[in-house]
Amino acid sequence: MAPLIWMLGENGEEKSFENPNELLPLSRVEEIGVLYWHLDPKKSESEEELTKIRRERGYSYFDLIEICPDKLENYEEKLKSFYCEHIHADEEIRYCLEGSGYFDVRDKDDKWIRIWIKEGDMIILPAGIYHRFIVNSNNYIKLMRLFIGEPVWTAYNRPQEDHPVRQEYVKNVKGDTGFALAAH
Ligand SMILES: CSCCC(=O)C(=O)O
Ligand SMILES: [Fe+2]
Repeated sequence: MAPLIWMLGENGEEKSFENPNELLPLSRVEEIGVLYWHLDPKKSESEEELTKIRRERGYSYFDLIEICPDKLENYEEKLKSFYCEHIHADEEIRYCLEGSGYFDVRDKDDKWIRIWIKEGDMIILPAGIYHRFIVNSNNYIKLMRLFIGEPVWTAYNRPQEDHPVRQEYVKNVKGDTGFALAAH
């Protein structure tokens, strides 16, 4: 089961897809380095699968974050920073346990692609990809955040063309093999 994925408007304004023909295949984000799994947080097999992913990818750290006004301190401020286009020096790994929200990523042509993440979806954004996040109309999402070792959540807001991680990412995206090999 793949997530719903579609293009946003020219200025990245929020936009729902209007008909299923507008939906994009998962490969459109895999080619820019995004990885995706669907697990079912209510099933024990999923726990095993999560453990396997964590072991294989070295995700030793995890915590939980609930994004809603009464559970998240400085909610408005945090939402604003999540929605401000940024990169990280490391992967961003999120597993949705409840609720839903939108992860927006820039494609090769710098256009916004929206990925609608719901319960059971696990997404990995590669280091250096421009992205942002926003809750959808449910206004609630519970996420597991994973990390290799001690977590670093530092966000570098765009522009970051001189950041070495950004430069490495751009090289991978432009190369013929880079992310094609990483995707499964
Ligand atoms: C809290 S999940 C998504 C927001 C984000 O991009 C981030 O935390 O860096
Ligand atoms: Fe981020």
